[in-house]
Amino acid sequence: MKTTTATRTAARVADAVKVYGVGDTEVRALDGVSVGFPAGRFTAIMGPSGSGKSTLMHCAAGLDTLTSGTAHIGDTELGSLDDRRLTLLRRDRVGFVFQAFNLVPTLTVAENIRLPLDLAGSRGDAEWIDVLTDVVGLRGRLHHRPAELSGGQQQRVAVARAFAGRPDVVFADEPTGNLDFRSGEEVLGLLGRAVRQMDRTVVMVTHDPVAAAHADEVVFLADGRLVDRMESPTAEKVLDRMKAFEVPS
Ligand SMILES: Nc1ncnc2c1ncn2[C@@H]1O[C@H](COP(=O)(O)OP(=O)(O)OP(=O)(O)O)[C@@H](O)[C@H]1O
Repeated sequence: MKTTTATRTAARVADAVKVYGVGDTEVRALDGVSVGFPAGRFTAIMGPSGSGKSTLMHCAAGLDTLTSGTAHIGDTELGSLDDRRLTLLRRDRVGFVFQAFNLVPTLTVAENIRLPLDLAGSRGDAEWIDVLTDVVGLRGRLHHRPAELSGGQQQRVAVARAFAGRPDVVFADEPTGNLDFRSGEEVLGLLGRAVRQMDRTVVMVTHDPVAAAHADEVVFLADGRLVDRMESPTAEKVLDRMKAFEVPS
C-alpha cells in the first residue's frame, strides 16, 4: 500500500441508518454503521443474506439515501447534494460493476467502455483507455456488441467502463454472481490489479468467501451492523468467520 494514499478515505458512511417501510413492515436495513473505505485499497463487504450489504453499498455510492447519518465520497457529503449534483457525482466520481453486466446492447465494446466519458462530454485520457483495453484483454473485440461476447468478456467490458473516467471509487455488487468460476477469477484478478498496480479503489459486495479473499480487507455486516473487519483475508478464514453467523435455530 502506498503511504500517500494510506490515510485518504475514498468513501465512508458514519452512523448510517436506513429504514425501509413503516410500522409493522419497518425494516432497519442499516442500524448505525460507520465504516471508511480507504483509497488505493480493495475492500469486500460480506455478511449473511439480508444483513444490509447492498443497502450499504447503494447508500455509500449515492444510489440510495440514508434515513439518518452521513455518506461521503471523498470530501463531498452526499446528503448535501440535490438530484442533479448527485447524478453528476455518480457519473464523474463513482464507477459501478453490477452482477448483470448492464452494458448497452446497441453499443460496441469500445463505445460501452467510453460511455461514462461520452455522457460527460469528456474526451477522457486516450492512453488510459488504451491501457484498460489491454488489461481487460478486449483489444480484439472493440467493435463487437455485447451479445457477441461471453459473460466473462461482458463483465470485463463493464470493469473497463467502471474505471474509464478514473473515478474516486468503483463499487462492485456481486460482480461474479453470473459467471463461472474461471471467468469470475479473471474479473476478480482485474479488480485486484486495478487496485494494486493502477492505484484504484474498489469496494465489492459479495457472499462468496473465495471472491472476498481477493480483497485487502473484508468488513462483515450482520443485522445491519458492522460486526468485524479482517485484513489479508483467505477464503478459509472468511468462511470460518461466516460460520459464526449461522446461529442454530
Ligand atoms: N427496497 C426495499 N424495501 C423494503 N425492504 C428492503 C428494501 N431493500 C432491502 N430491504 C430489506 O433490507 C434488509 C437488507 O437488505 P440488503 O439487500 O441490503 O441485504 P444483503 O445483505 O445485500 O442481502 P443479499 O445478500 O440477500 O443480497 C433486508 O431485510 C431486506 O429485505
